[in-house]
Amino acid sequence: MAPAKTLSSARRRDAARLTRGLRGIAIFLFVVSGLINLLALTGSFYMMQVYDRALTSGSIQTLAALSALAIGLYLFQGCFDVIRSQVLVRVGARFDDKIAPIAHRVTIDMPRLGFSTAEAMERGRDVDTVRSFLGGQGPGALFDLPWIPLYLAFVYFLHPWLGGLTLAGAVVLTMLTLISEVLTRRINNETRQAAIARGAIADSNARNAEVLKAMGFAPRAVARFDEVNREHLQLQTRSSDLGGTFGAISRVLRMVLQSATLGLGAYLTIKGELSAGAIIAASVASSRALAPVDQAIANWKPFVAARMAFQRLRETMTALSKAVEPMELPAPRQSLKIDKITVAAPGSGQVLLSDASFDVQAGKAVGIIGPSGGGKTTLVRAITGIWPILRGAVRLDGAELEQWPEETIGRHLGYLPQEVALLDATVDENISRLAESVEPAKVVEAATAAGIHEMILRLPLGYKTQLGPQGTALSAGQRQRIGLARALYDNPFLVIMDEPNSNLDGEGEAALTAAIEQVKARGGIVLIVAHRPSALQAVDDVGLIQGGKLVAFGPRDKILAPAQPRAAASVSASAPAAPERTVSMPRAVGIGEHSTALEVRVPA
Ligand SMILES: Nc1ncnc2c1ncn2[C@@H]1O[C@H](COP(=O)(O)OP(=O)(O)OP(=O)(O)O)[C@@H](O)[C@H]1O
Repeated sequence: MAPAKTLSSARRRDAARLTRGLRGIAIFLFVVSGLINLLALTGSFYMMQVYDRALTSGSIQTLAALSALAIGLYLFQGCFDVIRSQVLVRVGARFDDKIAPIAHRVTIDMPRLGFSTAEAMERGRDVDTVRSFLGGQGPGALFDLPWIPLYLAFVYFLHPWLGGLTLAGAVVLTMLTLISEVLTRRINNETRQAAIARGAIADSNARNAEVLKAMGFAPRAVARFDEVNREHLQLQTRSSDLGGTFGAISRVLRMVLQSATLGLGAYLTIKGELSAGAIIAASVASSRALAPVDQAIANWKPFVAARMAFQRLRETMTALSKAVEPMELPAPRQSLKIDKITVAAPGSGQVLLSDASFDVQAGKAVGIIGPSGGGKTTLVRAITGIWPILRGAVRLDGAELEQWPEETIGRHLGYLPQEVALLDATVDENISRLAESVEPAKVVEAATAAGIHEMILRLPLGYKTQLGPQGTALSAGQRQRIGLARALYDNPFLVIMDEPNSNLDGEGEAALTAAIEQVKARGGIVLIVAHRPSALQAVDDVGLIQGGKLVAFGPRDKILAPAQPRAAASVSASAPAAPERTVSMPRAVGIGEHSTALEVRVPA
């Protein structure tokens, strides 16, 4: 296992990828914002000069020159504004381009690690949240905030009292922002959780569409969705109410301050301490000084959402951190060793399989049997690396699975899951596991080995037929056989099948047995979970998993026996020479001609 320190530095390194290259851009944007804010003083200067110079002198020429100058400066300000917003949009796009694939990789992994699909999808949207915030009004306001002192200094320079008034306004508005932050943080979090719950129900309803229709409980499913949707809506409304209230308060405050500045300015002018032009200039500058705070409050909700998304992305970036990248190893060719493995469910941490050990040599096939819920799929998930192993190790030719780079070990493994879902892609892309350049010969070889080459040729576009979402364009048996071809693609050393014959007809089962024989003949290993004995014809050894334990493992004929009359079984169980107990296997559903009940002799 990697030392904790190395892993934590790998995590820091991976998290730093989120902000890599952004520092220079942030400095550039800070400087551009400074220029925008400096140029935004144009209005104030213009007012002051018009009132105090052009009007008092009555010179049209002065007015024209001042106006031309102001227009020029406004144009510059506009240009810098465009540059700033375009840079921000591009920063967002670059961020998305760089981070989205990594976030998507984690999103793929989340459901197998115990998170709901809805939560995984939500996390996948974090990149969108950050990108759309960067493309909006919020970041501009944040970059303007540090330049508020520029306006304060300007107003202070006109008259200290006016400076003091504007400063007081800025302090009040900042406090409002902080209060809004405290009040909205919890509610925003709750709103997000409610959105995840709503997404989970929507997802589950969509996946169960056929059952809902057939048994007519779609209205109840909709009612259940409606309930969580309302909860989400209530929280959304409360959160928007809060945002709207603070927004309104800040806008009113700004107007009050603007009038107060005018009033104070007028008072100071009457007292002879300020020119008429300076009143207008101070009013414009103080309102401009407070605009970023006002904008920040208006954009607080997206800002908080983006900040939370960014924090989650930090976790996301480090979720798959590895202290060291594994070195390439030679392809395995000798053995599979299951070395005292204990496996727990990733979500709950509940131990589902403990202390299982067995060895398989190249050229052999092993059948795994046992009652429902015993832990067979758990064993398969551990061997394929889908679930992490709590204790013990799975070794191929002596090396633990983690000692191979992920893609390399994937090439040596063929896996046919219990529920075959195919990708929304063509048949050849599915069989070749989305290979960058599909090698037709290998695809046909795998399809032939799975006995479905002819069936594929009969599809509308043959190997180029699009399978639609989750391969729903095919029957369950066809999906299972394409899944088998995918597992056999490129002759992997270890082929693992979880109930591969649950949807197969007689011809499919014969193809399956032939495929197992083929893997054995080329020196590979097959591990097959089965309820039906017909799938075990070609296996050499059998393991029985029951109650989360491997209770028996040995040669097929020793472990497995055809159903005996009850009397015979009880004789065998009570024979004193070789004490054994007899476990009845559950009868498979929809058994065809191959069906026989199984009894397994377990050493007591
Ligand atoms: N994702 C999961 N989280 C928590 N517990 C799980 C999870 N998947 C399965 N289990 C539990 O683990 C135990 C073993 O399940 P497993 O799927 O390994 O059984 P199995 O032997 O393959 O059964 P079957 O023959 O019905 O497929 C069961 O009690 C089940 O409830």
